[in-house]
Amino acid sequence: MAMALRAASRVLLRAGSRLGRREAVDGARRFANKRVLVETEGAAGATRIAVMKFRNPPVNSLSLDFLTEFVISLEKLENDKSIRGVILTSDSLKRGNQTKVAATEKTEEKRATRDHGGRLQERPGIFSAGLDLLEMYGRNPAHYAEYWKAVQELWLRLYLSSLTLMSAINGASPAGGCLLAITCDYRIMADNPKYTIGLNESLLGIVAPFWLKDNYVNTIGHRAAERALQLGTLFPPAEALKVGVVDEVVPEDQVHSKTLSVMAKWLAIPDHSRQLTKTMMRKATADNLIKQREADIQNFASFISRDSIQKSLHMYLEKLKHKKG
Ligand SMILES: CCCCCC/C=C\CC(=O)SCCNC(=O)CCNC(=O)[C@H](O)C(C)(C)COP(=O)(O)OP(=O)(O)OC[C@H]1O[C@@H](n2cnc3c(N)ncnc32)[C@H](O)[C@@H]1OP(=O)(O)O
Repeated sequence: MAMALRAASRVLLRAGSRLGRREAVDGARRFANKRVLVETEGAAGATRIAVMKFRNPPVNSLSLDFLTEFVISLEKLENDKSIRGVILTSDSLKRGNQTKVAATEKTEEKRATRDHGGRLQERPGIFSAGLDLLEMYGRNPAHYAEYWKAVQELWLRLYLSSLTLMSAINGASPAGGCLLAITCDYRIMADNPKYTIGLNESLLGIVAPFWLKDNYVNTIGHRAAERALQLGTLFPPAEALKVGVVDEVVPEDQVHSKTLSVMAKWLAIPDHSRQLTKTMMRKATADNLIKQREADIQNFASFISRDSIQKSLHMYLEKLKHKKG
């Protein structure tokens, strides 16, 4: 198992050096794959933190390519001993006077709606729309197995990361988007009622895997998770805070600065004691998946291949397509 993980890491790292490119920008360093931009802050030799920005338009769905690039980026950061904290956030379109970094013109058009006067209005931000439905619909069992292995890998690496992870949730965060957030040590969400977060799988006719359920239970408690999972609840910020899916809600333009200041407090704790504590809290949950990874993959591939599940996904995709006026 350990050997397999090391071999997989080597393959990912080799792919990473092919895919990635490094640039120096105003003293800060950054590297980017196509779908993940990583910027590091802090002087050389000192503790630095990294900001991982998702840029997989139009909705930052967790496609196989995105998952691969994400894991490569995270691995690079884990291997960089000067990095102690990482912030996960979206690089997608923002409103107001913030910049549009990732979008092509076509995507910008897609990410906008027209108001009654025909003017383009930007639509709410998206942290991540979750697993890519097109990876789970209309493919073959081998593809489902490959995809699920990548999903498991991402979750395990995030959940067990020795880094201090924080999410700056600057948009909608359903299902797999919520997964990204709840693997983090701390979550800060923008106070915008249009943004919701939660595990809504039951609304799609699918079921969250046991390890994601466990992660949710560990975050919000058994009773709240039981109710929210059955109902597929997507919580607006105030409710997400109340139930504990997020730790703080702040005005949208303060999400980044607030996350940086909370990160500074966490980084004041000695790494070894914080890391050992994190492992103590999380190891049993992660081990539960590690000891039955292959069975979980087979279970996913056969579940998602069922005609009834494919039909549910088809209906959901059609609903998404036709919701636009
Ligand atoms: C054993 C079984 C285990 C199951 C595993 C369970 C674990 C996790 C499950 C998941 O993560 S499933 C994905 C759940 N995600 C959602 O339900 C979100 C669906 N999307 C939305 O609600 C909205 O798109 C949005 C994120 C709120 C954004 O809304 P907006 O109006 O800005 O954009 P749209 O017009 O709806 O979408 C644009 C474009 O993107 C396509 N799309 C949206 N979400 C996904 C997705 N998750 N995967 C793939 N594609 C997605 C959408 O269909 C549109 O496509 P076009 O019509 O423009 O082609």
